[in-house]
Amino acid sequence: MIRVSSLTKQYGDFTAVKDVTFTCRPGRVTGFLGPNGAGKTTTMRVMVGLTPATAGEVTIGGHHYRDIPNPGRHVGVLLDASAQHAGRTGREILALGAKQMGLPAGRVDEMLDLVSLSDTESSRRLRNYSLGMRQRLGIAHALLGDPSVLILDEPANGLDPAGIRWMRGLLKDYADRGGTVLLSSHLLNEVELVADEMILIGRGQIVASGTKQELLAGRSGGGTHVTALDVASLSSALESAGYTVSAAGDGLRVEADPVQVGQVAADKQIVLTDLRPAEGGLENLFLELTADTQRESITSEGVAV
Ligand SMILES: Nc1ncnc2c1ncn2[C@@H]1O[C@H](COP(=O)(O)OP(=O)(O)OP(=O)(O)O)[C@@H](O)[C@H]1O
Repeated sequence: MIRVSSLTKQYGDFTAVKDVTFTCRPGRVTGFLGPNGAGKTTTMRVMVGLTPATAGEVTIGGHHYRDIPNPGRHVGVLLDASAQHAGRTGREILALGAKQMGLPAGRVDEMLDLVSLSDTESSRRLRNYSLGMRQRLGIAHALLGDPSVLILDEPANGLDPAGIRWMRGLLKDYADRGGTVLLSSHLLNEVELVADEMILIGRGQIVASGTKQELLAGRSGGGTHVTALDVASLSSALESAGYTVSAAGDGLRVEADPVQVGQVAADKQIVLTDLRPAEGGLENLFLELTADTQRESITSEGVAV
């Protein structure tokens, strides 16, 4: 369990994090989302004792990070995948970590295997690693001590789509086995599929938190995407029922809930081939909640650069 209590961090006159409170529970993946400069990295740095808090505190399993003996055995951390010595090979970096934590040398091969770094790759120096390879090595390093808590800052950065999917599976499995995961991102779609809970931060302050369902609950106007064998009949049935309908791809976008759309289709015995909340509900929420912290202006259609 990670507990962040009324955390504030100031750099001179500038408040990077202001009165932030949240918890990350075992068995759950918590996504920490916010635009560039929102305060995610600062919060995580305080968590692991790299930056002192101005006020408030963070505990992990009830302890301050600095008081945890052999912390790598309890808390796996990936803050900056390039922070390791650039002249060392990937294997050397893991071997050093294993030694520091008092782990058997065999653990290094297990971790290299887990993150799919080949023998050739693990023998290269870090300075010659691609960004994605650095991230894989960073994840291996975080998992080395078999910790029960993972704190990962933008771990998907630089991973290709297959790598992102792989990481999602890894984090889900880890949480299913009882682990606590906090992962940050400035990209909603990177965390949306893996996070059980989401904390949204903008300009150093929490602007919303909860499960995806909780965040979207009570939000009207999300709309529905629907397709049917007979789209034309469905369109006129929905319009007759008083709903606003527009063409969207091979189906329709309807200003109504999926249940209302499904009901009209059922009444008219129209066969549906797809029925779901229109995409962008959560993305729009994210953009709206952090609108005053975005560098680009937001329109109802999304981001206008
Ligand atoms: N050492 C520092 N001195 C002064 N300001 C700092 C320092 N570290 C961070 N900041 C500022 O604090 C704010 C929050 O930065 P932080 O790195 O925590 O954001 P972030 O949410 O991780 O952003 P990103 O998604 O771009 O990584 C930024 O305005 C940043 O410039």
